Amino acid sequence: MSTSENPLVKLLREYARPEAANFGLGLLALLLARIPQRAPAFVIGVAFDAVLLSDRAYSLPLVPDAWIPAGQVAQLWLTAGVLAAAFVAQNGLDWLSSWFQNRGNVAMTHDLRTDAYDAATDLRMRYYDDSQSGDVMSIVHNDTENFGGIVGAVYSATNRVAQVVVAFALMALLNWQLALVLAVIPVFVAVASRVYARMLQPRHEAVRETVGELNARLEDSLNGVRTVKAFTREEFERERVAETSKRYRKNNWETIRLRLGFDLVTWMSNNVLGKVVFLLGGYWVVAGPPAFFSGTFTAGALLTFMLYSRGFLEPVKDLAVDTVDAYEDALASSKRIDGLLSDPARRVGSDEGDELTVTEGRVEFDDVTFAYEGADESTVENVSFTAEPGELVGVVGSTGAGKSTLVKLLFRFYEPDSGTIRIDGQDVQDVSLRSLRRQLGYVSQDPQLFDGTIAENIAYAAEDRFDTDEPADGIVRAATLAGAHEFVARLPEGYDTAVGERGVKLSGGQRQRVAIARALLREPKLLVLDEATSHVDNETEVQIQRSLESMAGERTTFAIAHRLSTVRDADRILVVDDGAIAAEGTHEELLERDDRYADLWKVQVGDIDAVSEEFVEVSR
Ligand SMILES: Nc1ncnc2c1ncn2[C@@H]1O[C@H](COP(=O)(O)OP(=O)(O)OP(=O)(O)O)[C@@H](O)[C@H]1O
Repeated sequence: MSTSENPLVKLLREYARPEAANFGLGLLALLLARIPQRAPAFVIGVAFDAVLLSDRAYSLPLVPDAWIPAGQVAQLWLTAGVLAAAFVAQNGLDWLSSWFQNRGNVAMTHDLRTDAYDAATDLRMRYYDDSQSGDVMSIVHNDTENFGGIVGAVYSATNRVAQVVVAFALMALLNWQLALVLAVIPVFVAVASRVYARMLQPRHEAVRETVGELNARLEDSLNGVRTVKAFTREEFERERVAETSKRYRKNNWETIRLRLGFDLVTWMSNNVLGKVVFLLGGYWVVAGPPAFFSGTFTAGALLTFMLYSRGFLEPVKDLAVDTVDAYEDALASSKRIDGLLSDPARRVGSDEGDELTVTEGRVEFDDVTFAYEGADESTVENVSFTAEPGELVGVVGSTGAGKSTLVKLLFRFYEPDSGTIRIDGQDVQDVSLRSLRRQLGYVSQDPQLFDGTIAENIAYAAEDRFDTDEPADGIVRAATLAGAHEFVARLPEGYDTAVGERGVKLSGGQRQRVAIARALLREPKLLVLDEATSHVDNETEVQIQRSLESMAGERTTFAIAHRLSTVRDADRILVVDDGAIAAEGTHEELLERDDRYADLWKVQVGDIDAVSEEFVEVSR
């Protein structure tokens, strides 16, 4: 596999680079710390031979012999001093290394998290049609955090490799023949860990996937907690969560079990070989070189050798188990993050394209056809109409006829399969998304409010931040036009009232009015109201309509409505049927034609007997 295909390497190249100084200094301190770390074993060996056994002279590398005191007690003091200095130096350097490593790591993870969030908001609507937002959330949060784990793993791996190399070199200096015997271990472990890594990879991927599933399940269930309670389905939801959690538990346990199994294999092989080396070395000290070995070996040198062998075997085992595990874990997360960052559903950038300039507000649909992905039939079929500047255009039709889809195409939430949508003669496909959406005001069927105050929610539409402590004129004006000012003013905290998550502390009608105010704040050139007044009472609706009419001529407005009275006074009404425009005209013109619109009207004014047989048949 080439490195460019490895998502972990790819992400590290991009996100670790800006933190290179921190990571580099951290690694340097880490490597330097390995020098004093090896000193104690050496000094103890020298002291053992020189002070306790009086076998050789007390001598330390880099320390002139003249500095070595003569008496045994003084030499013991020197040993203790060297040990203390080495301890301070090693721990100080390790502390510094940890400081730089963590500093770089939190910055790197932050950059990746914000980019992943950017990518998530950049994805086209169709991505969210097929994915659960909880799973995307898990990539943005859990996987980026998990990816950060690779830094710790690289550090420990470097530390371990350094320990292994240094320990091996020192052992070889003491007794190269015995060191060669120990070298069997890394070779064996390297081969075994390749097998282990291959077995581990699918397990880590399964764990990351189930973390996403669990997150999605929890989000769905907690978001719908009111429905859960209304239907007393707590038990059912608990079981669904437990079911997903069980899958996570199973995958997690399988990964841990594999790791523990491999841990055992390396631990046993290390231990057995460690004992063999001790026996060989012991025999050598006592009875001279065994078998094909040659040379002399002292008890103190054996002691140092055995101490080094610990610093050799332990890191080899950790490299094989912990480092491989951490690598596979981070790799599984990298795949998910990279998948999100380079998803084909990502937009090419919302600033690309010409700037849309709306001078009059004429909207033309020219033979537009569109089908949702995977759908057999088109939801919008050969739709052509023109909304003249400043017109109020009513869009009516039965449920599922395709009314909302029409306006979603205008916003480019989806791209038409054929045909053209033009605003003042400019094809919306050619203009930048940002400039398009900046000029459009949108109130959806189920408008989303955010946790915060009413003022903050209305000001959400503003590019420049309003000082929401003191509701600005613009906010109050928009709220008044939307018929919201009156109820807001009656609230004890007025515009500073917190609306709760998704606006739950407001009634449906209040939420809609705040959402309309938010859309009006921007003074959009085109306004789309998708069932925006469905939850308000007739009186308030009339009030909102009057406000909108008073602005008529300033902006072209589309109003999708089930309640025909909402669009009765519209300049133009489009009757949508099965994705096509079945009729177009004013209320009076459509009534005169006495077809589908006339039947819908009769139903709504309660003149059921006058409804045509055909309408009753179709409605069945
Ligand atoms: N994201 C989607 N993915 C796939 N199909 C969709 C999606 N959104 C809507 N549809 C389908 O497209 C059709 C038209 O939906 P649309 O929301 O445009 O209807 P509508 O006329 O606005 O209905 P209503 O009056 O009930 O809001 C429906 O059959 C619906 O199932």
